[in-house]
Amino acid sequence: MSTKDEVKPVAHVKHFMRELLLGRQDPEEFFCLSLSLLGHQYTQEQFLDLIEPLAEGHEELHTCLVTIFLDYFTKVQSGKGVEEEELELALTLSMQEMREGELAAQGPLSHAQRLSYAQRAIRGGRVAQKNGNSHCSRAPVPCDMEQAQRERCTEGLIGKITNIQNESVCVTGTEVRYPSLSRSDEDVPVGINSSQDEKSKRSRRRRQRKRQQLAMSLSPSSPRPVLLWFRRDLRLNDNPALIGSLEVGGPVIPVFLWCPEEEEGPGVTVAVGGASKYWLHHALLSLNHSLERLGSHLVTVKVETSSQEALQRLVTDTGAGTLLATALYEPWLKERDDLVFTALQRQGVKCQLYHSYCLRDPNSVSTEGVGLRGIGSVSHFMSCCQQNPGPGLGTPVDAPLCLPVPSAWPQGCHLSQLALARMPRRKDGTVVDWATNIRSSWDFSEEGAQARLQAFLRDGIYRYEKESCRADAPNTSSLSPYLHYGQISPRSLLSESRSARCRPPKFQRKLAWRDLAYWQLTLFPDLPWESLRPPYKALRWSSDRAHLKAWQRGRTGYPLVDASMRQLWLTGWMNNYMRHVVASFLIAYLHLPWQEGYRWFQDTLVDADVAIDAMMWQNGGMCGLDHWNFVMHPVCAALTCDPCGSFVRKWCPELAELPDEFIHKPWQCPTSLLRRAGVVLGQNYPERIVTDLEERRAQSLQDVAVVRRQFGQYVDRHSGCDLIPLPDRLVKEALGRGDIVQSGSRFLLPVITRMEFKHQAHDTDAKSNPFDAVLKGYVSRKRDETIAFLNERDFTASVLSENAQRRDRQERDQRALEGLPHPPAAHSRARRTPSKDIFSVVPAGVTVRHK
Ligand SMILES: Cc1cc2nc3c(=O)[nH]c(=O)nc-3n(C[C@H](O)[C@H](O)[C@H](O)COP(=O)(O)OP(=O)(O)OC[C@H]3O[C@@H](n4cnc5c(N)ncnc54)[C@H](O)[C@@H]3O)c2cc1C
Repeated sequence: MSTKDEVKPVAHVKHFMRELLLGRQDPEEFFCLSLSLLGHQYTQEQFLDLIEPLAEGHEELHTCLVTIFLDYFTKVQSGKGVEEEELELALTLSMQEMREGELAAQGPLSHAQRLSYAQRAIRGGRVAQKNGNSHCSRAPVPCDMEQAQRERCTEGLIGKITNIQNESVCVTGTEVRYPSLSRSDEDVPVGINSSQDEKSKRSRRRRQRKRQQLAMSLSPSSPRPVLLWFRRDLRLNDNPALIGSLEVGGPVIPVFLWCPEEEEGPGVTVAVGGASKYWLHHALLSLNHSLERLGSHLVTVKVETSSQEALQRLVTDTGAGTLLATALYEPWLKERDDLVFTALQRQGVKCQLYHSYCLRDPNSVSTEGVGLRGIGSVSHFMSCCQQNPGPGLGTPVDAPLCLPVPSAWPQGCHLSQLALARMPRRKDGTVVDWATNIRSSWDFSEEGAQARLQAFLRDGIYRYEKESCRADAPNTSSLSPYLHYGQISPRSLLSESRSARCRPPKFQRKLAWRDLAYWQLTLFPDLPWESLRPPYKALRWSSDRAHLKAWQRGRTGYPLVDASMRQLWLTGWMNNYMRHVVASFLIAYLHLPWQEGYRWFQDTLVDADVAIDAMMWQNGGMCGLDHWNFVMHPVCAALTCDPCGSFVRKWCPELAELPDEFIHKPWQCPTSLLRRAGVVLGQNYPERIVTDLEERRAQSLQDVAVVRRQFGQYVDRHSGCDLIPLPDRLVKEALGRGDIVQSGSRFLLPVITRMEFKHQAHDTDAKSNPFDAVLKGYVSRKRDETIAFLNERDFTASVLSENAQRRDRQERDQRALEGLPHPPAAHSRARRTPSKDIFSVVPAGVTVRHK
């Protein structure tokens, strides 16, 4: 290296030395970096001088670095096996200690004196190496090996070698031969501290990997590095992009770019809200630890201008020839990715996207052969997937054992600089740590996801089919935040659940719901902010901020709603049934717009997911593709999901002493009982913010009737179904099939519509509502089962009914054609809605005239 060439790498090494002193790097990493930057020979000659300043004031660090240095140059070079190296290192150190022991008699050794032994040893080695004497490149071995051995064992000098203490070590002059060094992991002699042994094995494996990687990075024929762009696939297991990066063959540079503006898209999605950001911070931290175990690390970059520019800079800095990532499906992120990939490809970089975020790439789902009837329901979506199968899921792949690292790492920033977990400060400077409970409720790591999955497979999955609605028992998987950040792949989740002892079709269907949400978002990019059904955009909503705040903070006076909202605030999560309860309450009883609920969920859920959240709130807000054909009553629902009130007692402790009978309706509790339970309504627990639920519901129905009348062109006159404008992609698939009709320049599609709305459209003056959507809760076991069944059906009830009716019709027509008598009436299972439902058939098409 010429002096000019030396300056830059040495400056880098000094920079990394500062990082080391700040504790941001460990000594082994620092050594590896120095080796990569300075090259082999220069490191061998200058490293000890470079770290000399640490000898004063940072003795331990200095000793550690010298040990690593010795370890590398005296042992790896001689081409020995790792265990052999460990033992030799141990011997060298024990020799050093012995000498120190000898010298101790002459007075205590200074730090510099202690190190000088090691330095002399290595320098001696270097001279010997130059002379071509490879044996001498190792530090001299003490003559009295037995004594050294004894000292090691009695003083426990180096835990790593305790597992060979019972084996014979044969010493011949300066040569040491070892008996069977290729132990299997199970081969640990009795009486040995296994955790210490495990630790030593782990560190040994880590070092071995680092050395392999170093060797790789030093090879002049190394291929160009691969940039592995982590986004929402923060895992090592079953990560096709990661496996793909290994297949390329070059060193892999894992990067994470943070650009909130790009994540946010059009500016109203709250794509990564507070709780979700907090989760992301920890997920990245944990991914970095996992990568470190592979000898690599995550380069985090705070994007100043655009991801495209940041990646182009990374390519220039590292000479990377390939960029790999897992595909994301939010339309604005896909657009960003397309731009990035085009720009990099122009720069000569190979780019590839892998599909593992969903079970099915939503852009590949087609309605071909299925049609559009029932669109929005999971059954319709599954039919589309079955009819038009994708490339096949394949089997999950394990995490790799090591990652090849580059010879030089690009500059990243510290994770904290992304400000993902920054907490607000009070005026007095103290921190408002709103995440205490979130921290104690979750293990944010990939291992945490695996642990949850295993716990669910052991236990919850057996109750999932019938009791996933229970708020008072952990019967669901709670894997949503891990799925959102890709800490577990849906493919491995599906595969694990399939191998469970009980068959959980309902659980597997949930993964289809997840894919359905992403399909909907690709079809309707406005999903997170604009109602899909045009008339509902004009719906009269309340603007009562006090009601909204009460709902957000869990102070509505309805214990089930409050307990759920408090659980959400404190832990960042609530189960699916409760999400339905609080959504119904916001929309049907408080008349607040669904977008408020969506935004609050996005900010407070750790699993906040633009696609799923928007789809569910649109459905709950009566304007999505699939109308919820039910409304949850805040008291009746409790009889199903929290019959004994334990959920409410946990999250609303001020009500804990109320008897079961009144726990969900304290306003009906006699004053004496309230007093005894220490509850003062309006003081330590709020009064109800709305009291006449029936009246509020009737008003909501009325408001819907008004807009449906006002925008009659979007209501099918025959069936009463809502009509929505069809996205271009679906138009192409549907043209010529009669699913849709052209109206002016537009195509309108009839969609699943709530029974009571259809009834209203037909019978505008009707006072009665035979299709009342309010769900009544049930207490008895039998009724619980019925409601679980109905809940399952609610989402798809009308679609299933349509399918059944269509089949019946076809069969009848067929028999008529063949001159056969009518088939006997089918004995179907009881439904909540009357069987004579004239509104349940979604018509094949309708013509709407535009004025
Ligand atoms: C108003 C509302 C808003 C919602 N917002 C979100 C959200 O932002 N993020 C989110 O992940 N889920 C959302 N859901 C769906 C569902 O409530 C959660 O996925 C579920 O409660 C997570 O718990 P779990 O992992 O124990 O689910 P499980 O019942 O164990 O299901 C396993 C997985 O399937 C998926 N899943 C389950 N239910 C649905 C569903 N209805 N739609 C799509 N995917 C589903 C999730 O990824 C879930 O982790 C919302 C539901 C409602 C009613």
